[in-house]
Amino acid sequence: MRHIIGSVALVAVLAAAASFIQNEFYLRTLFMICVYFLCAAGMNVLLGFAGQKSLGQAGLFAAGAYAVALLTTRYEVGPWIALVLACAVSAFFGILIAVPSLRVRGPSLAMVTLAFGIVIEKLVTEGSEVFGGAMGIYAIQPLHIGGVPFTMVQWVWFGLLLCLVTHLLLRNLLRGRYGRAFLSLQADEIAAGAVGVAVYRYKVLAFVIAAVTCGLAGALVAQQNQYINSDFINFHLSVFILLLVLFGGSGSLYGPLLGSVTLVIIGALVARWTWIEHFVNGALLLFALYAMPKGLAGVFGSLFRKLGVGSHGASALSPGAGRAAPRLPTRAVPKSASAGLLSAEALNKAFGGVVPAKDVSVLLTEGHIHALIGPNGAGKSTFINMLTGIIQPDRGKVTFLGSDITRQTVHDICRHGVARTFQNLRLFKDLSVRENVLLGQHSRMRNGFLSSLLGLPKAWREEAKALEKVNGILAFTGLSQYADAPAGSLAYGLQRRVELARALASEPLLLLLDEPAAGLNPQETAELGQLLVRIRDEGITILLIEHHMDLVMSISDHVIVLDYGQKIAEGAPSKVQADPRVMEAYLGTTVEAA
Ligand SMILES: Nc1ncnc2c1ncn2[C@@H]1O[C@H](COP(=O)(O)OP(=O)(O)OP(=O)(O)O)[C@@H](O)[C@H]1O
Repeated sequence: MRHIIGSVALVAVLAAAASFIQNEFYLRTLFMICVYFLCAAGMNVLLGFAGQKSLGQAGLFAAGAYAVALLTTRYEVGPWIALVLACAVSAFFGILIAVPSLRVRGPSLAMVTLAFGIVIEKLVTEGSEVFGGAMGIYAIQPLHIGGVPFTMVQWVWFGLLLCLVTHLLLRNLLRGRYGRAFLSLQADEIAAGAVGVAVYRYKVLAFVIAAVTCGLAGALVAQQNQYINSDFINFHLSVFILLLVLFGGSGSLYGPLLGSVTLVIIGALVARWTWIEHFVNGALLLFALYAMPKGLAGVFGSLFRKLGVGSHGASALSPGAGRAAPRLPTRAVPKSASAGLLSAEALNKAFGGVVPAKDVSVLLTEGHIHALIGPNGAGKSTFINMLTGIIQPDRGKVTFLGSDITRQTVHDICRHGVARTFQNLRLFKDLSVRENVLLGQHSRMRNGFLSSLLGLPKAWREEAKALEKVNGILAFTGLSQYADAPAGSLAYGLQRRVELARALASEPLLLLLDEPAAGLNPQETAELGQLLVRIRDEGITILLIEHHMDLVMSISDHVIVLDYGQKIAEGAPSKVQADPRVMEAYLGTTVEAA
């Protein structure tokens, strides 16, 4: 509430101040700050949170601007309705530009979006019949109240109102489940899927948010000028929108505000020397990249921390760590689990000539610790990658609680109740331990997009419930004291435990652990063994890949042995230990020769 009151008060003061300003240039500068804030706020979701680099925002600005232009001049649609429709048109283009992101990443994605921007630029320049080319489209209907067009002061008021609403809505969205999901995409898409984040859906959503705010900004400019032509739409605009975010502070809720205020004012100061404008923007971009990797928001943030202003670390959502009793949230085990929790039937996988899975069949029984062992390269990780949807088997079937999950997506399998850790840690290293574990709760939270965006009580209740469960998991795994530390700053053994806690947070029925003791010292390995037994005792079935034979033999109820992609033995630990084929696989020779 404090933030909302503060934001409303700031906007009210600015709006009141604007009504005393007579100078048209100053009012227009204020209006352009609002316009660019809108562009930057959406771009910040896309770049700063979801980590998707777009160089084609000018195309989305054009979509909004030309949509209102054509709707109000050709089809006589009222200006207010045209403004809403322009947002819808931009959202459509947002989806269009998001499609390549499903296949390409990083610099390649930036190139694709750049191409999109260039295509739109060419379209509006060359398509003079529809878009008017360099001549542009005149007589665009401005917004009005009771038939009287907005005055410049009213444009500023309306711009400020839109900025306030956009800021508050995006703040609601980004500080909860959706913000964490976007950040997880930026950090590691495979890990994001494994904690239940629908990777492609969230990418498209981030593109659509950036498209709608950018299209809205374009529509406002077109309606305020009552004119738009192809000169507005160029590559410099895309770069400028990128610069607003990088200079202000990518990934910060205040970055777009700082970026748009600073850069529009600098732009206004050098406006009389147009030749210098691009040079200044280029220099600022370089300066931001080299000297302020976290932008102005980062600089102010560290300044405030040095001065001891504001709290650092624990968010408003984080009550005292370790308050909850050490227990695990678990979901009820369905009756069908008694017939076997998961069954893999004749799974096959080949990578060219390498065959890491050859007719592997396994039945995992509820409430047991199963161990999957075998020499290096036997196909153990490939096997659990097939169970969790990261690799599709060539043939065979995986059934979990009676449902066929063979071709399901990684996040859907997580939703069913299968969680995992990775052989090579896949933590969200820049996020705190608590945020990592909260991400594990993603698939268990029920607040949708609208309730999160509007900050409805349901969304906050879900957040509070998730936080309570997470505090319980942190206490259970002995991580409470590290809750606010960035996960990447912890010692290796603790990072492994954070990954385990994150998997537990999805309240799994089946936990797949890929070499959880790798890199741990003997003391940590023994503690891990005790922790796994406690997890099993909470009712969670475990499948453990491990090379540590002492650990495997001391805690497992059932051991499965793979060699060259084939199952060569399974049964109780003592039986497997005595199996001649297992000894042969491990010793590389016959028992007699050994
Ligand atoms: N994506 C891939 N492309 C090509 N080959 C692969 C791929 N993934 C695994 N392999 C190969 O399949 C074989 C089995 O690998 P896998 O990682 O499943 O074995 P593992 O039993 O887990 O080994 P380790 O104990 O060393 O982790 C190896 O020869 C590996 O090189």
